[in-house]
Amino acid sequence: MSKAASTRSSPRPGAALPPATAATLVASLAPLLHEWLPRQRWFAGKGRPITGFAAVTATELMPPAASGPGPGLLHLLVRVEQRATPDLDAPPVPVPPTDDCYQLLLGVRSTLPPHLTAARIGIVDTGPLTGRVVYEALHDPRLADLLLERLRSPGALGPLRFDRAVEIRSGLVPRLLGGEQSNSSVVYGEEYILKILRRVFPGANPDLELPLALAGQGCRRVPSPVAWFEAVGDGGGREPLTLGVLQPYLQNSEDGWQLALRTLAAGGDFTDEARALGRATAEVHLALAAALPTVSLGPRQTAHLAEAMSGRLDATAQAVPALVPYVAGLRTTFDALARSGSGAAGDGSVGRITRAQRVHGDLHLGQTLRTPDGEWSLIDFEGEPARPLTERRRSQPAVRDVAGMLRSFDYAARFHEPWSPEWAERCRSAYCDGYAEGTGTDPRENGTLLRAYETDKAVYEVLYEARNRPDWLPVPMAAIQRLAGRRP
Ligand SMILES: Nc1ncnc2c1ncn2[C@@H]1O[C@H](COP(=O)(O)OP(=O)(O)O)[C@@H](O)[C@H]1O
Ligand SMILES: O=P(O)(O)O[C@H]1O[C@H](CO)[C@@H](O[C@H]2O[C@H](CO)[C@@H](O)[C@H](O)[C@H]2O)[C@H](O)[C@H]1O
Repeated sequence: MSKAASTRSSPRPGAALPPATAATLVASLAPLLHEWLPRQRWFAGKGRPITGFAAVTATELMPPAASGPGPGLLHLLVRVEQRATPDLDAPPVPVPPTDDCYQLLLGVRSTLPPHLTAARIGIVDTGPLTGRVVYEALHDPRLADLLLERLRSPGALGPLRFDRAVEIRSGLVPRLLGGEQSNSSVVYGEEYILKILRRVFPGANPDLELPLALAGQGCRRVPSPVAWFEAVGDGGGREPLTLGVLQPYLQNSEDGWQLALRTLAAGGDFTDEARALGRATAEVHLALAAALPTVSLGPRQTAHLAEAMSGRLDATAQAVPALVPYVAGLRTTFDALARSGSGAAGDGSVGRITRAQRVHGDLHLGQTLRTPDGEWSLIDFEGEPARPLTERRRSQPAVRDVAGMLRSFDYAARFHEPWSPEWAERCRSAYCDGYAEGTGTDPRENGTLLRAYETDKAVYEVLYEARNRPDWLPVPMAAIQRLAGRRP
């Protein structure tokens, strides 16, 4: 018998807790969450004071044992209220107040066995769980297995709804991934990977919506969802919140970022891979355009697009002063885009009508996986995490993803010592060639749009790095200088 099978707990009927009980429970956990939450890699509100917690839903996936060592599994959706960063300690970037909703999976035990010490959150000292120890449930193989068991049997449990596309094997040993993630992922028996979304929003999450649509088109460039779960009804308001997606795990694959850095370090050529990535992106774009509505962008919409980019530039320059000297130079690119729809850009894009469709939205080398047989897959269709869900789900020119990948080759070349701009240029060119082979349209033909998206992405990266990895800020800043017409 496998280890997981021997420790597996078949799901007992759990239950949603009534709102008053959920509120008491979350209030009793608040002191522990206050300390623990900001330390989590996936917590998006780092550096801003937490002013309160509010229970959205609380569900016992497994009720804690009244006595004895058996663990309980609590599923919580919690609203985390945070103040704006006060101006005085604002650096690097001021952020307005928020009340984001987070998904928590908590284990509850009387005592914590030594192998779970690292997962400990703390001992509850008030309310219904007084004296119990709560911990991060995904570290506990027994509880991670219970979650898979829930996904194996579709149906509702209080506000939670579990669905699956195919039969799922049981008894697979779970392993929590430890990398730098915006969410949390558990690999089951090297066969499946479950992504638990942490900051959750009402409305279809593109990380489920797009892979499902691609699966419907028979597109094999994206792992097809095997099962998923959502919060519905009172818990999620009128629109469901996507909470987790189970996919096939691509064993022994390597992500494009690691492979590119490894190749650079060895002085190797990456153009064949870049071309193959271009073709893979093209396949995904064609399938998305076939599966979901597309729209045309005429002069007015193109001008709006340029205006939005310009607005993001201004907002970012306010937040990151290092950008200010480049604003005028960068703006010329957005102005050219605004004129291009009416044929006044001077680049041959006379009165161009651009097709817009659903796209990946945050495509970079780290979102690509190469399997041992040399095939590329794209993952993580959530879009840019900082943008609102409605914006992420909008139809957009496919060239946006192309621009994202072009930026990524630039990042890889900058990351490597000595800096190798020629390496980046060769990859960028090969990627566009591959994309043109796959779609029949060369993204470089609409140079104004491509440059505008590359500029918009570099501006986004300036904000992203200022907030998350200030040491990396020079990487997008070097691109900003180039795109603003000033050589670094
Ligand atoms: N289907 C898959 N097969 C193999 N590894 C995967 C798969 N999906 C994701 N991963 C791994 O998990 C990591 C995190 O996944 P990702 O969807 O990017 O999560 P996040 O949004 O939290 O960053 C990826 O960088 C990759 O290494
Ligand atoms: O992977 P996520 O969806 O969390 O995307 C965010 O983080 C990315 C970094 O992990 C960030 O990407 C930037 O850095 C990459 C190298 O680490 C580089 O390849 C990308 O081109 C660059 O944009 C991404 O922007 C952000 O949304």
